[in-house]
Amino acid sequence: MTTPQVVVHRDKELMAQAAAARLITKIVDAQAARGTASVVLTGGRNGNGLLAALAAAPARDAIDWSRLDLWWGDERYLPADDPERNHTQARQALLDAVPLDPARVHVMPASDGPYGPDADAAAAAYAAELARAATPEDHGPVPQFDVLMLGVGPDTHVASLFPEHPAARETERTVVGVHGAPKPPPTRISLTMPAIRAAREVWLLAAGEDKAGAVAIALGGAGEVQAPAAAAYGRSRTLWLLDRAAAAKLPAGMYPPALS
Ligand SMILES: O=C(O)[C@H](O)[C@@H](O)[C@H](O)[C@H](O)COP(=O)(O)O
Repeated sequence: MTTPQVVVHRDKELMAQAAAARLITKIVDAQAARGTASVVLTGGRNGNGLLAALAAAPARDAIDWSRLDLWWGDERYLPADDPERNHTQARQALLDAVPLDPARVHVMPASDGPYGPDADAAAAAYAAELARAATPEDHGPVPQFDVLMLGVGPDTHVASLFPEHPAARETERTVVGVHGAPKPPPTRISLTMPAIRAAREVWLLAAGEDKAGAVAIALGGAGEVQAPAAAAYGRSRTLWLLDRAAAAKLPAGMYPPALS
């Protein structure tokens, strides 16, 4: 388990821009070292805000987009072209603007795809795709992602792992179907904590005063099932990227003065 590192930025726009710059550097370094990089995207306002900031970043094309594997931490189980799909929103924010290798963009199945309404079968198929991508050096059933990003819900959920929900308790499978999610839509697909914790680095994104309570709970020692964000950590780094509003309820001295 890696001790969470907290970085606080002035506001959500600057947090998104700084996180995007951080991601560019991380991807470029991975590609320089290993010839490839893998990143897990998250849905939601903060996740898509980061992608939009990355699309606008001057150094954006320092990334070799053809050698980048993109995965999703979760997906709303809707038809493929539904505007509420995390994939649809990521395409609009960034993906359609950069020359990715389509074979390396690993989209989670849609409800109008081969598995129809069976989100559990769709989840199993994505787990199999992850397993095929894992190498012996990964030492597990999913690749050791360079960066896995997670938005944080006001109830401390990450991906589609909600407090006290069965999916938040999963310890064996790497991807599960989620039913009855409190955040619409109710049916989703999500990586589980074992898959999340395979990542080299886990970055949690939270901006806005509506996240201040969740941030304080998750960083204040809450239980892993009661506050899934508290359970999300990377093998070598766990980084919380906040704005001042989301950090407002953290104990004084828990992080350096907010970066301007
Ligand atoms: O499918 C989803 O809804 C997201 O993956 C979800 O985990 C999101 O990241 C959080 O709910 C935070 O969302 P906001 O950044 O919009 O608050």
